[in-house]
Amino acid sequence: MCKTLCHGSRNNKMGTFVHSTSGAAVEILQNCVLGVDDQGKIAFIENDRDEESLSKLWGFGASDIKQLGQHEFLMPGMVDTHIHASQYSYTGTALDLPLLEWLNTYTFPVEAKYKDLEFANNVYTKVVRRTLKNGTTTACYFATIHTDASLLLGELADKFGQRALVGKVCMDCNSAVPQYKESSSEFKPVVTPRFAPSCSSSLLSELGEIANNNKLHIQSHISENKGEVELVKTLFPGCKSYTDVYLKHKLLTDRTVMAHGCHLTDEELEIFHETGSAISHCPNSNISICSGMLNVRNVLNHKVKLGLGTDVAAGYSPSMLDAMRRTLDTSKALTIQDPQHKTLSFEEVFRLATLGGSEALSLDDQIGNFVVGKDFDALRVNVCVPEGPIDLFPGEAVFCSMTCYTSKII
Ligand SMILES: O=c1[nH]c(=O)c2nc[nH]c2[nH]1
Ligand SMILES: [Zn+2]
Repeated sequence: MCKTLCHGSRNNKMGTFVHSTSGAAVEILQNCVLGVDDQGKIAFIENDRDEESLSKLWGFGASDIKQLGQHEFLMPGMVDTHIHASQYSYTGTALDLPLLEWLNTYTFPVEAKYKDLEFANNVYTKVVRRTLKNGTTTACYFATIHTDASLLLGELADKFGQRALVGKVCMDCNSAVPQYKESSSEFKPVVTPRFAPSCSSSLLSELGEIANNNKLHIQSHISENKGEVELVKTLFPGCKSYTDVYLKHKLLTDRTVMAHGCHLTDEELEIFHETGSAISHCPNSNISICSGMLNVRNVLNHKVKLGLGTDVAAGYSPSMLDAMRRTLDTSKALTIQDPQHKTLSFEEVFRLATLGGSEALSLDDQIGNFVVGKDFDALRVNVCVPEGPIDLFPGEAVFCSMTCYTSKII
């Protein structure tokens, strides 16, 4: 029954799997053997059993076995819960304006180019390949308002082997680049309202209806910067808060992921908890365009689901490892401001990049950690490659620190 088997080198018998569980931010399984069935699902994880009895029990032969090297381990693929594939072409540039000006000046003119499928094909191919190279096996993408190009992004992710949620952006208000918007008769039922300021109330209602009738995922932005929060107050005067805008339009469900949330109040976080909606924390973007600093500890204390996002291109890196590092930096900056703040640990951040992301996208029944029945979705990490980015020292335990081994993925 088993097609593949991963475990340690035959000599030292050390197969190591690093993952998170509901009880442990990081669990390190050593001397383990993991079997994968013909459907690509994890069939078993066994500890310290001899190869012969396992092969009899599970029906695999010697040629089915993949040996991990002495300095290798497996970890779950990382989940990018928020990335704009369409903005990849200008990553690392144009970070000198705050959100609303940034959108009008840089973002909308570039996104308008995706009516050209050749342009779309070039950028989308690159972003899928680059994120995969960085260890993102699951990505929740924003595309643009163009249906053909959005479908193409889905096809490319499939072709290169990345699990992708692709949202065709919906927006019917745009005074800055008037040709880059749609009228409500044109759009298809893909539930990605860009954010409240670029959607009319009737568009939001229609999208809420579509999402609920078809049990679809929903993604958008919320409370990223203070100017945006003020703008939403003036645009939706009948709503108590930014969160209330989405709640009133039935866009907060247990399949919703909202990016940023830097300026959400405790009251709003309670609504997130009650509705089962998730937040995508995008720390690189939040600092790059000076939006704010999300207090992840407070979000977790409210028992709100949370994953990490690169938010390319307001975030200048497509790497989830970068998102993990920036998450720690922001948490430490909050501790500098308030010594009572409980800084996130690197183990907690590892969890957010893997299992947390899968929960935020409601995919935790399929991915996020090594559990029998889930998809085998893993990164094979070698901490000792020739000319690699770090140095090992004699006698050093390979798994001495998470910061050490995650830095090998780049
Ligand atoms: O970081 C962001 N990037 C975007 O493209 C966007 N659109 C609305 N709000 C946004 N925030
Ligand atoms: Zn975004």
